[in-house]
Parts: sequence; structure tokens; C-alpha cells
Amino acid sequence: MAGNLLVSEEKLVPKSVKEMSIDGDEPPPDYKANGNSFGSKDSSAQVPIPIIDLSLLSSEGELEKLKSALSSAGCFQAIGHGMSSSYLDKIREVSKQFFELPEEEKQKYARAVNESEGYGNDIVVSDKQVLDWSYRLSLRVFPENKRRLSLWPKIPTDFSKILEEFSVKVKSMMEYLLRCMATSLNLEEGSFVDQFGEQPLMLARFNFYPPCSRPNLVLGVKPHTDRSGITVLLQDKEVKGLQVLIDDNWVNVPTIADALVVNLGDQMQIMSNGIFRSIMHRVVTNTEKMRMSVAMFNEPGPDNEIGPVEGLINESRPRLYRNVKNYGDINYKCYQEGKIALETVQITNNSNQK
Ligand SMILES: O=C(O)CCC(=O)C(=O)O
Ligand SMILES: [Fe+2]
Repeated sequence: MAGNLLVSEEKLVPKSVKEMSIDGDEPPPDYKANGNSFGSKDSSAQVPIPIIDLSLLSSEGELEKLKSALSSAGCFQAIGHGMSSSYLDKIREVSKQFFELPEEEKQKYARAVNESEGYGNDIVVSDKQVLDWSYRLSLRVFPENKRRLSLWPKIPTDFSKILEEFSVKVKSMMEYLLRCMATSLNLEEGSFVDQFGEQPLMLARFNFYPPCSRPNLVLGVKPHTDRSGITVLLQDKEVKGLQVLIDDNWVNVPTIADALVVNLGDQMQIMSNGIFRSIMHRVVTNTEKMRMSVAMFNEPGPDNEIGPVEGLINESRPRLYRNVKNYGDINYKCYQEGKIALETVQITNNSNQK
């Protein structure tokens, strides 16, 4: 979701979410999500989110499960990824420690106006933008030479080391998944991973959702699909909040201590010619507890043109999307204006356009 858009002026928000949370304020109109054009039926449908054991993906049965999860729900809970519960707890712990620091310490890493990295809220690019009841720390982790280390927290002291280590593990998990996803569709295993290019981008986003006095009026994150190829999400251990849209119902994603939620972003929907789905999701708030999550997004480098894999285009499934570069920025702008980014790259007349 985060973008690198250059806008001439950014709208300033008068009071921070944290201050409003502490004061128990009625959320101001800019935060009110009601009437959002994605507003679908609200429900707490009991649809199970698939659980996939990555250590079993060399077996046909689990690979088939992966394919089916990604072509129906577009997300799953990954277990067997080789990271222990206590390791994941360490990441949750440093994230919380950072957010608990005094505001002036966190402001040392503040996102500059019109930039996407750093601590704070999303860039405000449109008057129509509904604001999220959250604050976050966004950091580019790959390519390594693009890291802005001045924005990496010095406190807690092990933050950088832990983030570095986690990023390497998640990167290799994502690459493995991309290969498995291609194999599950009878493609060459590099069909997807190769489109990410030599220098894929990876962003880490630490999300923090304070309690809200009126959770029925605001969202922690409004409905969106991710701009990424794949997103790997470490959820809060106890506090739920993530919901995915399945068959027009908002479905709660359960918290499982040692699982990582995997959801596909728009760029995988494009590359798979619409076979795999980029899932619409949102985050709800609650009155009592704060919630944290750490989302890791990977996407092709901005100079890499991506498009549907040739082997997935045929007469019965014509090419659905044109080739595109730097899709991330298109997605971010559309998202903030309440538009659907994938529609801008969709081929409507089924011509053989590239
Ligand atoms: O906090 C979450 O569970 C999800 C966050 C999310 O969707 C995002 O950062 O794109
Ligand atoms: Fe997301």
C-alpha cells in the first residue's frame, strides 16, 4: 500500500490517533469509514481460513491445497515455515517496545512529508481519503543498498538486528512460495520469481492500532488489496482485527501464535492471469486493546515489467491484464481515492494487447 508518489502538498492531520485514543475522542469525519464504496455486507461468517504446512509442500496433496487456497480465498495461514513461536514472539516484542517509546523518541524516525518510509500515518494524497485509525513504521529492507538506516530505530537496541534477520527469513519463504505456486500450476518453477527481477523490493511495515472509543465508525485499515506480489503478515498473538472478504462476507482471520498469514497482492493476480486472487481485506479496531502486526511486502523492482505468464494464457483463458511497470504507485493512488487499481490494467475487449 505504501507508495512513492510525489504530491505537492500533504494535508496535515490536527491531532494524532494516539492522542484521540487516549482522550477517547469521537473520531473526526476524515476517519469515518461509513459510506466507503467498498462497504460490503457486514457479517461474522464462520468461513475457515486454510492452514498450509510449508514443510509439506513437496507433496502433491499440500501443493494442491496451496493452489486451491490461492485461487479461492487468496490467503492462508502458513505453518511449518521454520520460525519458532518464541522467535516470532521476539519480533512482536521489539515492535511493541518501539511503539511504547515516548513520542519524542519515535519522532526521530518520523516519515517526512511526501515520503513513504518512516514512522507516522499514510501519506494523504486525496481529499477523499478516509484516514486509518493506526500509526505505523515503514522501512524498506530490500534491496539492501536502498535501506534508509537513519530511519531504523536505535531503541530497542536489537531492533535492527532482529528486523534484518526476519527479513532474510521471510524473503526466502516468499521465494520458495513463488516457486511452489508456479509448480502447482504446472509452470517452470521460476515463472513468477523471475518477474521480480534481480533487485525485488521488500518493505516491512509495523502496524499499531490503538483502542478506539467508536470502533463501529472507523477502521484500523480501510478495505484494500495489497500492491505487492506476496504479503506475509505476523499478527498480534492475542488481539484479532484482520478481516478478509470472502463471498461478500467479512471473515475474521483467527490468531494462531506460530502462523504467518500469507495473502497475495495485485501483482500476483496479474502474473497468474487472474487464477490466483489478491484478496480484499481490512482491519477493525476495538474499544479496549491495542493491536500490532508486522506486514512484509515484496514486489518487483519498479523497472521490471510484469504481466500474465504466457503458459497461463489460452483460448479459454485469454489474457486478462496488460503488461505493466511500477504497478505499486498505480495501486497506492487508486487505493487512496477509493478506486480499484486492477481495473486500470485490465483488458476488457479480450484483444491480444500487451
Ligand atoms: O494489520 C493487519 O492485520 C493487516 C495490515 C494490512 O493489511 C497492511 O498493512 O496492508
Ligand atoms: Fe494489507
